[in-house]
Amino acid sequence: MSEPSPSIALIAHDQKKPDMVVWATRHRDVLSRHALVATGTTGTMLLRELPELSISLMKSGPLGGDQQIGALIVEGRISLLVFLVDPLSPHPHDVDVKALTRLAVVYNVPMACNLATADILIADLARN
Ligand SMILES: O=C(CO)COP(=O)(O)O
Repeated sequence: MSEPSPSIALIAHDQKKPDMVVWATRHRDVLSRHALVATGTTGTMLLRELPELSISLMKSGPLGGDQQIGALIVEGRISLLVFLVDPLSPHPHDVDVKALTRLAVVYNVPMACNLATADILIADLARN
């Protein structure tokens, strides 16, 4: 049986969720051609605005969703991580956030933590 093709992971901290919705709307054509995975609240918000997207929902970040996406990275099932982080607010699950970004580095997964980088990576994906 063949492995499922890798997914794009989408995550945004609360203050960045509006940015994520605007970004995903701008790139909906590219995103609609890929399997997507998101943490619970981010994904639910995206599906409300962009119901045509195919998004697998994990748990909410503070309840383990970041760790679930980290596990997908370890299994080679994430091809791109867009994680719009809010560096100005405290997060109770900061250790999970750090673990996730660390795994993206360990496994050499392209990772965007702000909109400027997310635009560059999605443009590259659209070209290839
Ligand atoms: O907390 C998050 C990332 O650390 C995001 O989780 P939610 O999408 O469930 O808000």
